[in-house]
This record gives sequence, structure tokens and C-alpha cells, in this order.
Amino acid sequence: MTQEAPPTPEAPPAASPPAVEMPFQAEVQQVLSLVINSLYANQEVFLRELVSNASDALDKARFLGLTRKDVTEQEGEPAISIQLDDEARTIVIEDNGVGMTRDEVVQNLGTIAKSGSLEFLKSHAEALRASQDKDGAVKLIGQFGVGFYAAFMVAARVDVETRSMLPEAEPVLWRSGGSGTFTVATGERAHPGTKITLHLKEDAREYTKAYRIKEIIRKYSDFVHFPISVNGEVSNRKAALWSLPKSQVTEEQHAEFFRHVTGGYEGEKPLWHLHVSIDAPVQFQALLYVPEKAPPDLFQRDRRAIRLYAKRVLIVEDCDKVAPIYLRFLRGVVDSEDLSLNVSREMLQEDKALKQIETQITKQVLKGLKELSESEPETYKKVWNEFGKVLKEGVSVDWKNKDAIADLCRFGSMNTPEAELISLKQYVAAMPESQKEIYYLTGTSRRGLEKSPHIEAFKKRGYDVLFMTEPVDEWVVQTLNEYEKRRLRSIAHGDIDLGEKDEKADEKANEQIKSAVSAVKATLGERVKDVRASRRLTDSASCLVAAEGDLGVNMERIMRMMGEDAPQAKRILELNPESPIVKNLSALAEKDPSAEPIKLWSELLYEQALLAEGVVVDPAKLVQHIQDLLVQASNAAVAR
Ligand SMILES: Nc1ncnc2c1ncn2[C@@H]1O[C@H](COP(=O)(O)OP(=O)(O)OP(=O)(O)O)[C@@H](O)[C@H]1O
Repeated sequence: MTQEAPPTPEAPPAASPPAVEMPFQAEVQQVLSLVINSLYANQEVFLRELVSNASDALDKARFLGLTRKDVTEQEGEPAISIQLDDEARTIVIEDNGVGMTRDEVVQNLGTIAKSGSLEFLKSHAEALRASQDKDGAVKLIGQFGVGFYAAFMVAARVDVETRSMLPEAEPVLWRSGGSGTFTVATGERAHPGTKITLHLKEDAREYTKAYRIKEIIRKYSDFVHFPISVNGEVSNRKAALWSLPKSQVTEEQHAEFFRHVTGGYEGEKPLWHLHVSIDAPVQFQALLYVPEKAPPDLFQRDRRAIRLYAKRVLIVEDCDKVAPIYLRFLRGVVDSEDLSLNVSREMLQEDKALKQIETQITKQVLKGLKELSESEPETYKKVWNEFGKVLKEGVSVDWKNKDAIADLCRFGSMNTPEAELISLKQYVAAMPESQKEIYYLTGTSRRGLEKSPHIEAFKKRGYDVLFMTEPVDEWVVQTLNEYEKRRLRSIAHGDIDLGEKDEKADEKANEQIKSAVSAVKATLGERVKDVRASRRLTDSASCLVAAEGDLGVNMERIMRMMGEDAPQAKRILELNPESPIVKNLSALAEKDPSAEPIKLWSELLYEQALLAEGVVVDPAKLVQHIQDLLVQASNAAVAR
């Protein structure tokens, strides 16, 4: 709700409307209080946030100046100036960038544009406050587009005088004490740009000292590629880091630049970086980083955050066209001489040069990660643990690079300790000579897979089984199909040949339990596709397998979770010819196919196989069957 300030006698009529007092959006008030109260320990970052906004505003001005004829020209060279006044206890941060219109001021400085930010901040701020992790809290500010509000950590009042480059924009004066409301009035600024005056709180006087401000600039904003002057003296290095030769950039500079582009917290370092300069078929330079931690919105598939520059002019802040979807965890900068400045977001879709850049970046990143996995396996492990789930998506969406991505994949396996993961290459290298295929089992947890009856025979033969516990794995194995010419085989599917196929033994086994097989078949009827003697069981009496080509339990579960219609395919029930239960059942059925316990035993063999897969179809029925079995067993025991 807007509230008009009462007209004052001095207010000039019509030409300049009176100041209007407006409330902050409710969310902003809460964010403000979080920012001011939880993050006090690291208040110096307020400057980084304001300088970073000024630098973005200069980037936008450059872009507008080059692409539109109707905007007001920038006055002088693009620059950021900081003026300190110890006596007045103020800091003034001024840029001659794009500026803001009245509507933009109200929108940008009175609301939070990114929905869900408050909830996220709130839930994390609590935890962060408890853990005293001030740096983590600061990181949050940067990620959620609430950086400007950090000014209120040090200022009792903030004045923003701004004028947009857009045609006919009026100067605007925004002012707030950071508690509940702000006022917007017509300002006096003559040229495009923004001037922010912070009236510092009593205890923030240190920020009027030039040495202190210069120190903060060097720490956080050295790479801003516009000059930042403090009381007239340029205080940053201004290097477009990505255009320097690789060897000239130090790790510390990378870390600083990474923090600059990601809004990272003090001391945060990227896990890995890729610095490339390519000339053909398209010219570009890229400086890309893998962060230490996955951002909260990693699984939002449209969230990509690489800055795209054309000839040093920022075109898009969050470009989703220079890296494929499965590399969306990369942060950084791409700058190309071959892009036209006139490209709009829509035209970017079609841009041929951009497609070539994407192809090159994909190739370089996959190659770089492979090298990292070989030279620094521990670092790569961290990358995989944070981003593997996303990277893996690539196998099914990027046909051309699927083998390169498969090389980067890591999985748990039966023979690997729980905390460790192996590559497909390692799996293949460890295969005994008799093993011809790569075996895997999909499911929801390692624990569940470890207990699965399907792995028994593999364990006995010393064949390892990959454990795939993430939904995306189903797509990975299906698209990949084979690795190094070895087929990937689900051990819960089809007829498994463990390389020692002994037709005679099989026949004998089938023959031995022939009566059990037909008795169980008769009882279960349409509920199963088939009943047969098993070659994969050594301990359990029964298990269910999917017919070759059918979806499998895990995939059906995932599809249902995704809201898709996945009718349960009928499965094959396998019986273990060595199991005493099966042997007895066979003997009994042979003697008297209508003997009373046969039905009950068959039901239970089926139900226990379902249970082993984590499927409880009808718990009441299962309990009834167990009860009936106990009655029979106890009667028999007493009769003896
Ligand atoms: N100096 C400035 N010149 C022009 N616009 C500005 C300036 N400072 C802030 N703004 C506008 O206000 C918006 C809000 O700024 P704020 O720092 O809160 O978030 P952000 O910059 O969008 O996100 P982040 O802090 O994560 O980079 C900016 O997106 C920008 O549009």
C-alpha cells in the first residue's frame, strides 16, 4: 500500500511530485532483519555487494550504449568512485552506469525478485547462526539477490540518487532507514548513473578510512574491470582475468575472481577451474569454476550461471547457451570476439558461434575433469560427490559425449567399501577373465541392494556388481548399454549366464524341481510371467526377475514417482533348486499335487521374493500366510 506524504508548503507544484512513503515488501523486512542481525560479524562485505552492483550497472550501460540509439549517453569513462567523509560519517559510492527508473527503484530496492529466497534464507540463517558460520551466511546474501540490503549492516540511513539511461527517465531519490518503509521522490541527478550515500552507524566509522576501504576493495573487488577510485585514487587492478595468459594467473587470483562471480564467502575456493583460450573454429576465452558446494537450486534445470561477454561487454549474466544442461554447476565467464553485441536473448538461441562455443566448452570441461580424476583423484571425488548426479544426466542427453561422460561416472559396488566409489574402467580392470559382462543392480539404497537375493551367485563367483541407487542411473545404464565393448547387464533382468553355462546341470536342476515349478505355477497363475529354476540363487529360496526388455521394479517405482503411468509388468519367479524348501515342495508335489501345504508354500515363496525387492503388496495377506504356516508347523511339531 502506498501512502502519500502530506504536501508541504515549500514543495513545488506539479513538476516534482512529493516524496512517497512506501512499505518494503514483507519479505524484505524479514531479510533486512536477518541481514542486519545474523551477519554482523562480516559487515565489510557490504562494500563488495555495492561495488558489484555498480560494476553490473556499468556492464549494462555499455551494452545498452552499443545496442540502442535512443538511450542517454554515458557521461565520461565508465568508473566507480568512492568518496569518504570522516566528519560527516558517510561513504558515497557512485557509478555512471545504467541507473534505474522510478519503477525499477521501487521494484529492485523494495522487493525480493527471486521467489523462495526468504524461506531459504530463513531456514539456513537459523542453522548458520547456531553454528556461528558467518561466512556461510554471507554467501547466502550474494546468491539470492539481496546484496543491496547488506548496506544496512553499516548504515543507519541509505540514500540512492539515480537516473536511468532509458529515454525520458527522470532522476529519482530513494531513501530508507532500513526499518519498514522507504521514500521515493524526484531527485536532481543530471546524468545517468547511481550514487549511493551511506550514513554510517556510530560503530561503523572505520569505513570512512581510506586505507580500510582500499583493503576491502583489494580483497573483494580487484577484478572489477572498471576503475574503482577511493577519494580520487584508483584502487583495483582492473584485470579481465580471463584474457591473461593462463600461467600469469595465481590460485589466489582465481579464488578471488571466483568469489567475485559467485558472490562466494570470504576464503571460499573453487574445487577446480578451467581456463581456456580457443581460436578456431570460434574465438573465445573462458574461465570456468566448479564450486565447492552444490548451490541449493542445482536441480532446477534452468539454473545456469555463466556470464557471457562479447568483446568484454557483458551480454547475459546467466547464460544457458554456453554449456549443456548437465554442466549447469559451472560458474564463471565466457568472452568471445565472434559474437555480435546486438544479440538478444532470443537470438542467442540461433547463434551459430554460440553453439560452437558450447561444443568446445563441453569438450574441454570433460577432458579437464578426466585429467583431474587421474592427477588429483581426491579432488575429483569431491567434484563427483557434489555434482555427479547432474553430470550423469549427460550420458542420456548428450549422445556424442556419452562415452567421455561414462568415463567420469563413479558408482558404488558390492566389492567396494561403502564410502568408496569406482569407475567403470576400474570395474572392468578387476573383472575375472571368465566374466564377460558388466553387472549392475538398481534400487533405492545400498543397504537394500546388499541384501538382495539377486547378488548371491555373483558373490559366490567373485563377480562384482555395481550398485546404482540414484534414479538417474536407470537412464544412464539404458543409454550407455555398453562400456569398452562390454555389455551392461541388470542382474535383476532376464536369464543370467554366468559364463559357466552347464546345460546338463541346468536341465538336471529343472528336472529335479519340475513338480515344484508346476505346483507354484498352478497356484500363482496369472500373477507371474513364468516360474523356473534359478541360476542366480545360492541362499535364498526364490527371487523375482524382470523379463528381458521389461522395465524392472526400480524403474517402475521411479516412473510412478514422476507421475507417469507405469503398470506393473509381470515378473518371472525363480526357485533355487538347492533350497530345502524348494526340494521339499517338489517332493511333496510329486507325491500328491493336491497336498494341502503346497498352495501356502507357493504363496510364501512369491511373497518373500516381493519383500526382498522392498515391495509389500498386501501386508494383511502376508501375515495371514505366515500365521497359517505356523499353525501347520506347530501342529506337525506337537504330533511328532
Ligand atoms: N548501482 C546500481 N545501478 C543500477 N541498478 C542497481 C544498482 N544497484 C542495484 N541495482 C539494481 O537493484 C537490484 C537489486 O540489487 P541486489 O544487490 O539486492 O541484488 P542483485 O544484484 O540482483 O543480486 P546479487 O546481489 O545476488 O548480485 C539489482 O539487480 C539491480 O537491478
